[in-house]
Amino acid sequence: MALRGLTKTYGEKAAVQSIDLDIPAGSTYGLVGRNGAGKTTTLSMATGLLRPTAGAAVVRGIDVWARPREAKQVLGVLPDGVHLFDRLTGRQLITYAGLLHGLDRETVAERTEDLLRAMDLLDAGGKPVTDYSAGMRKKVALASAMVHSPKVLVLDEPFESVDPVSASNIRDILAGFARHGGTVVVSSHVMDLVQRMCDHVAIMDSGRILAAGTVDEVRGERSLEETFVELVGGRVESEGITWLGTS
Ligand SMILES: Nc1ncnc2c1ncn2[C@@H]1O[C@H](COP(=O)(O)OP(=O)(O)OP(=O)(O)O)[C@@H](O)[C@H]1O
Repeated sequence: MALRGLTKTYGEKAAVQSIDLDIPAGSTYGLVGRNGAGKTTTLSMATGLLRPTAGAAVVRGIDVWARPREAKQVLGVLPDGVHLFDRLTGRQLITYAGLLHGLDRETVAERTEDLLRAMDLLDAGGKPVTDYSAGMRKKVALASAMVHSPKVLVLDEPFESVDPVSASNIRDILAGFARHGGTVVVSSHVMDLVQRMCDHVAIMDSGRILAAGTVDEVRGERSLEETFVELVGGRVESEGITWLGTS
C-alpha cells in the first residue's frame, strides 16, 4: 500500500497533512499517535471511506479513489467506531458481508463458521449483535472484514475492548495471514502491542508522520514507548489535580 501526499482539511484545520507512506506487502504495519493525531482520518482515506482533500492511496497497484470497487475487493477494513447492522445475528452479519463481496453461499457458510470459531463467537453466533459486548462487536466486525479473504487488512484499534485470550487468538490469525503474504495495517495506542506484533511502524502527530520504518529502525536502542514519548512530547509536568482526592 502506498500513500502519496494524502491530505484532509476541515475548514482551516488540517487533520492530515500530505502524508507519504510505503507499506510493504506482507508486512504488519503499526500506525501510532496520540488522540487526534490523524490515524483514523488517514486510514479512512486510505481505504475509500473518506474522500481526501488531496493525494492518493494505492493498494496492490489499484488507486483506491479512481477504482474503488476493485480496491475494496483487495481490502478488508475494520473502521473506528464501526456501526453494525445490529439487529442481525453475528452469523448473519458475517454472511451478509461475504455475500456483498460476491462469494457463493456455500463458501460464505464455511468461512462464517471458521471465523466464528476463531473469534470464540460460536455460542453467540445466533444472538443479535445488539446483545453483544463491546469486545464481541469488535470481533464480529473483524470477522466481517476478513470473510472475503482480502490481501490487505486495515484495522483501526482492533484490540480495543477485546479480552487477552481473544486478542492472542486474533494476533495468531493476523500473523498467519502475514506469513502467507497478506499485509496488516493496525492503528493502536498500545506501544507494547505494536512492538510485539508489528515489523514496521509509523509515528504520527498533528497530521504528520514523525518517523516511519521497521520497528527496530524507529526505536533504535530504546523501547517504542520511549521513542514515541520523546518524539511526540506532551507529558504534563504537574502535581496532578489538586482538588482530586481531597475533601
Ligand atoms: N469530521 C471532522 N470535522 C472536523 N474535524 C475533524 C473531523 N474528523 C476528525 N477531525 C479532526 O481531525 C484530527 C484527527 O482526528 P482522527 O480521528 O484522525 O485522530 P486519531 O489519531 O484517530 O485519534 P484517536 O486516537 O483519538 O482515535 C482531530 O483533531 C479531529 O478533531
